[in-house]
Amino acid sequence: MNATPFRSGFVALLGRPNVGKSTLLNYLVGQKIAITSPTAQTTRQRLRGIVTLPEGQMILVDTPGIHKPHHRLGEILVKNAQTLVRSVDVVLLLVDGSQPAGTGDGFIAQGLATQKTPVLLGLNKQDLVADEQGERITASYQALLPAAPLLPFSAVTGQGIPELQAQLLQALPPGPCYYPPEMVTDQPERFIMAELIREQIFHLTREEVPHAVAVVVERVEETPKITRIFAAIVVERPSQKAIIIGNQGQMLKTIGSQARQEMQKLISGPVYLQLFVKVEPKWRQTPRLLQDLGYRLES
Ligand SMILES: Nc1nc2c(ncn2[C@@H]2O[C@H](COP(=O)(O)OP(=O)(O)OP(=O)(O)O)[C@@H](O)[C@H]2O)c(=O)[nH]1
Repeated sequence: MNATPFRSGFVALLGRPNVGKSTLLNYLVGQKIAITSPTAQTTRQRLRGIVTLPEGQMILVDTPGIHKPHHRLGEILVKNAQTLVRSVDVVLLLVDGSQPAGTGDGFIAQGLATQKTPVLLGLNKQDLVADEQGERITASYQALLPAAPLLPFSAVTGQGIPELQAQLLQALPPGPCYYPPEMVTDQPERFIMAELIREQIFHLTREEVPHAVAVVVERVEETPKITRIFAAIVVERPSQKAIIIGNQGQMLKTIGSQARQEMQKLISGPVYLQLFVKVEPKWRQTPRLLQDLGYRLES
């Protein structure tokens, strides 16, 4: 008789912007499906990463970092996180464990304290913690959610990840394999391709520019030799368009060539990438444009 049942279920990855949610997701699924950057608020859309083990299947839901909203796009992101918490089996609240808890972590912990969903507290970035700081930092997080188990780890070095994975699995109920074992994400390749372009814009441009950008893959043509991808970069102002294009088109060229290399890894084949830049004034405040660009309230 098999004493340990197969477990499965949904885990929400929540946390302030920049705590390493996307980095952890990529580490756990073993492939780059979520884009990352040193700039906060890179992730905008919910993305599922699927981890299938002999003992069970975890469906990890990456979310945009939670912060107090400043515009309509920000409000949609926070509301979606609240809806998500009610629909998952367990919440992994991620924090930057290299620094003591801040007001942003308190804001999220308060929201979670009123929910019934169990919470695990993941202390990321342990590779940056000096021995003498560890205890003080840990205590500051434990005070936010006294009942939550604390799991220190690093999404870059992998330390502590086996324990984290085992605890997450234990928190899930017995259940079926929801997705085929070889599947690592629920998002279509087109979405990940658009994200790979946005990631380069985060790496290569500054201040408000990456936050004012949306990317839409408009057409994909697959031939036996090469995959041709045509994508639009949408910005809010002509000045942002000028930055994205750069002097003699140099910036757009660099964005394109770096994104193309990432896309080639994703599809394991040669890619031709053509980028256009479009101005849509105030797309972040305009419901119709938000919807056209794929941002909507999730149920
Ligand atoms: N040293 C170190 N850096 C990390 C670790 N995990 C993530 N980072 C870095 O932290 C930055 C933010 O990581 P992301 O994974 O993009 O963070 P996120 O929480 O998804 O961010 P948002 O999309 O803004 O919500 C990146 O520069 C990562 O390389 C870690 O364990 N150690």
